[in-house]
Amino acid sequence: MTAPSTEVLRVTRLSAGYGPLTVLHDLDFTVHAGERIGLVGLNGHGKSTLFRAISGLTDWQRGSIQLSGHEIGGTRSQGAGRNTHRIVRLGLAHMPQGDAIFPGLSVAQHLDCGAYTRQAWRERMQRRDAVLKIFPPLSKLLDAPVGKLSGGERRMVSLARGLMVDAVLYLVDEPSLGLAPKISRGVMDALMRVDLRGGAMVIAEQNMSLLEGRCNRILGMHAGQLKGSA
Ligand SMILES: Nc1ncnc2c1ncn2[C@@H]1O[C@H](COP(=O)(O)OP(=O)(O)OP(=O)(O)O)[C@@H](O)[C@H]1O
Repeated sequence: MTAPSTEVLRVTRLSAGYGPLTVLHDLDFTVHAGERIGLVGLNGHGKSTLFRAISGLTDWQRGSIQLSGHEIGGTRSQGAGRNTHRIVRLGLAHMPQGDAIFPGLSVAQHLDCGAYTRQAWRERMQRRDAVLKIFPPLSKLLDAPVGKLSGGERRMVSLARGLMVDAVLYLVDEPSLGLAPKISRGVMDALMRVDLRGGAMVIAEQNMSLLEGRCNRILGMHAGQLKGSA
């Protein structure tokens, strides 16, 4: 697979952490349009923190993060979440680790929640049809409260909600976490069906075998630094 050359994300000398803890150390990372990148690493080495720094959700960060050419990092502490809504409007979709669902809301309501930008809200019915093609089992569950679904179905809801916007960059944090191997493979195959339309996807995983053969590149995260050609 050849990687196209348009840059979706350019991270330069990024350090980030929580209070006195520095998790990411001077990290460089570039993502091109059309790429699916796998990020592997053991627990606690900083995969989620990289995603949170891109989303503006770490306590502090230093260095540059450019999303489609817009600077979203800055050089000083921004305060967790202060700019996240702006970053989302610039085209970021972050599917966090754990499902972050609302047990009493239905599948359809979760999908509507994901249509966060004005354009996505206007197009939410078409977007819903598109995500239901990616996750067909959800079609029959639209009115079901998400708290009653199986673990695999909840994961599909959580990912489908993230796909309700036409993002330039999808960050997917451990989609297989807590799922049986067969269901994990199904979820990963579904993510491969997402039409990136000039955007890109980064998938953090502990299970390397789920990324192999599915991603254009696989990078290793170790002690807050990326190994491989970042
Ligand atoms: N909100 C937080 N406050 C303080 N420390 C945190 C916070 N979130 C993560 N950490 C710490 O940052 C380090 C990196 O955690 P991170 O979640 O980024 O790792 P990870 O590679 O994604 O692993 P995991 O699969 O467990 O999420 C760990 O030492 C963790 O304890």
